[in-house]
Amino acid sequence: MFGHVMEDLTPEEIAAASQLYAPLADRVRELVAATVLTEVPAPDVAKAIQLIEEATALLGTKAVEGSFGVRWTPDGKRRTWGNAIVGLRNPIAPPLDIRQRGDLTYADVVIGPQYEGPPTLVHGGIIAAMLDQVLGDAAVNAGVPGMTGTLRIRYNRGTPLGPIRVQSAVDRVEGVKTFVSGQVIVDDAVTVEAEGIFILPKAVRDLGDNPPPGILAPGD
Ligand SMILES: CCCCCCCC(=O)SCCNC(=O)CCNC(=O)[C@H](O)C(C)(C)COP(=O)(O)OP(=O)(O)OC[C@H]1O[C@@H](n2cnc3c(N)ncnc32)[C@H](O)[C@@H]1OP(=O)(O)O
Repeated sequence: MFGHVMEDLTPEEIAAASQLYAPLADRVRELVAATVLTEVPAPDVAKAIQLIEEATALLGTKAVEGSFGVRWTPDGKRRTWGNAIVGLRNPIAPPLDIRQRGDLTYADVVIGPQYEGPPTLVHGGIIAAMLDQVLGDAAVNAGVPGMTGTLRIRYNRGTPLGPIRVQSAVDRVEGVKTFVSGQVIVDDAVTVEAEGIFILPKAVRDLGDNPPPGILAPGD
């Protein structure tokens, strides 16, 4: 399917790529936070711009066009390393390390200053994006995956920057629709609640009873 790429890589090659690119994304994530907060003098800012331009040019000498997509290996393992919320190679991603315990899908993450909306609080759109991903992963983990059809969010109170939990669980399944609810939790208090409807798209349904495994699954 469009955006899905098969790569003939061994587990060792994937591990090596992970060790190579995860620190790159980490450093750029730190750079973004430093860019928001720095108060160094103008010449130092100019110097930083020059260094960043050099790094960007270096990385751009060889790069894929468009987006990273979903990369598959012949053993059925896949990587969504470009994903905006969980992507290992994406410095925009907080990133969320999404886990599963029983019926609960959750991620514990520290939200940095680059995600600020109201002063000292997490931007509501960032919260929505994280909930979208974690609710979607709950549908995947329950074996009833889908794309987000509807996502309703209720912001009960501000969510402070810093450590938060984003969690979700499947409520029920009706045909091709999976109903999922979730919360953002800070210090044992729910700051945000969400309800989502995740729909197995017609294009996937048309593939029959045996679509490619994990086609809508979250990435590693
Ligand atoms: C890697 C994945 C991890 C997931 C985390 C990330 C989640 C995302 O960010 S996904 C990106 C954001 N979402 C999108 O881009 C989705 C865009 N929308 C679409 O592709 C389609 O509208 C889609 C797939 C939602 C539904 O299309 P399609 O499969 O053709 O639906 P259709 O056959 O008309 O309807 C199927 C059922 O769903 C219902 N339905 C259709 N659209 C919606 C909707 N938006 N909301 C609620 N219900 C809907 C229909 O009423 C119908 O219900 P019933 O079976 O009871 O009659």
